[in-house]
Formats: sequence, structure tokens, C-alpha cells
Amino acid sequence: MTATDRAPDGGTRPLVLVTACIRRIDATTGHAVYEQYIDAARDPLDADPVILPALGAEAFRQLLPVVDGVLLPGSLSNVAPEHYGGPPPRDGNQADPARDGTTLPLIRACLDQGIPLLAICRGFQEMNVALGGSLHQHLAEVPGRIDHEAAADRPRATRYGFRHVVRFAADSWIGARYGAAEAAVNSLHGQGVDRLAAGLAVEALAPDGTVEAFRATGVPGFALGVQWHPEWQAAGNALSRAVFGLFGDACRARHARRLAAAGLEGPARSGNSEERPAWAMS
Ligand SMILES: N[C@@H](CCC(=O)NCCCC(=O)O)C(=O)O
Repeated sequence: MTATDRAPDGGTRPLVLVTACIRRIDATTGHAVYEQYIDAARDPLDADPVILPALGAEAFRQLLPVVDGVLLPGSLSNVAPEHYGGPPPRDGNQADPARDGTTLPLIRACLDQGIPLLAICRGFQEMNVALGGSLHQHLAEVPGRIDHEAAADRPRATRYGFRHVVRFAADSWIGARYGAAEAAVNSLHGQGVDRLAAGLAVEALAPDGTVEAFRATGVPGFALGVQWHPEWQAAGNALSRAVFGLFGDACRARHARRLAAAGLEGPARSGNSEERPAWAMS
């Protein structure tokens, strides 16, 4: 795929890296991404997704100049507590050191280089850790918190059903784009933000005070994280369209700049270009 490949309407789509996890596949392991993230990268994001293997920082360094955004998906595995000074995990913890070794430096590189970033669930937790924050390893055991984890043995459609509301901060990008003070979200996480990293501004909170969304401040580009799963049946959900709409605007803006810098003809696909991107207004 190159930057000049045409989308059906004659424009070109942004290229978006989607980071892989190490997963058991048949009798071996593979670098894999749930299909729902690839689907959402097509609609509503309207990008061309490229799966990034969990091979560490060297594997993505030369790709970053030619991508327009990075999407960090959720996963059943947890960020290793050694990355945030937490106690050793309990027995049964699912780890993915190869993913940690890829996404943590990738997040820092995106923020340094102004590459648009959308971080979902595990990705959201990674973003907090990459910037110096810490996690609760068992959120349901923290006094005053509800259980945010949907039981793994339930059917998928039930697990991804709405579980609680989130309330948007007064200056929230997501709230402004969505056009309401609150929204219902799904919830599939056992861990959660403990210490919020400096440089992250809260976008939304659950009723029990759990941080549900944040954005990076003081960085050259767009970086947003959500603890819920906007990629689930994204095209039909107004909140998901708001989240992917914000990310898409940032990816399309970078895509247009890349094409112009390379002397390539646009038009980059405009998406919601009538509005100035929220990240450009802060
Ligand atoms: N493992 C972490 C992150 C939660 C997360 O990303 N969940 C996605 C689950 C995907 C699925 O089961 O379909 C935590 O537990 O907090």
C-alpha cells in the first residue's frame, strides 16, 4: 500500500498502524489483532490498517515517517507491573512482554513526533504507564470501585454490552464531539488507572471515579486514550463515531501534510474537514 493508492471516491486513505499481540494460534504463536479493530479502522475511521508485529522499537522506527496514525488495541493480557513499579502480578496473570516492549516505546515516539495516537483499553493503560503513570492491578478490590470486568465466559455480544455511564469533563474533546455530558459505555477491564501520568488530562470519569478517557497535553499532535471499547460495532454507535472521528481528523491532517511534503497530488480524503480538529484548538 502506498500513499497514492486511491480510495473509491478518488481520495487517498490515511495509513494507520494497529499493534499486534502475541497470541496462541493452532500449535504455535502469532502476531495478531482482533478483527473488530481492523473493521473499525476501515469504518468509521476510513483508513488503511497495517498490522505492526510485536518486535520492539527497531521494527517500527523506519515505518513512523510514512504512517498517519497508530491504533493501540485492547487485550486480555496486562502491562507488566515492572514498567510502573507495581508489585509482582498474581498467579494466572496474562502477560505479553513482546507487546510491552513494542507499545511503550511506540507511544513515546508518537508523542515526540506528533503522530496521531488512539489507545484503547490495554492501549489506554499502556499510554498511562509509558508516560510515568501507574495501574491498579485489581480494580474491583479498590475500595469504592465497581467491578469493570465483563466475565470472560459470557457470549461476546453480552460482554461488549453497555455496563455503566461515563461523564465527560467540561473541556473534553470527546464530549464536545459527541454533544452530551454523559454516555453509556462497555467495560472489559480488570485493571485501571491508579496514578495518572503528568501530561494527561482527564476526558471522562466513571461514576466510581475511575478514569475512563484522557488526552495528552503539551505534545505536538493528537493522542487520546479510552478505557472502553469504541471499536465494538463502531460504525453504528454515535460515541464510537465521535472517538474515531476525532482520531480520523488528525490522521487525515497528517496524511495531507505527508502527501504535500512528498510532492504527491491529493486530494486526501476530507472526512469532517469543515470543522477544525479539536486537537488543533488546544
Ligand atoms: N487486560 C487489561 C486490559 C483490558 C482489555 O484490553 N480488555 C480487552 C479484552 C478483549 C476481549 O476479551 O474481547 C485489563 O484487564 O485491564
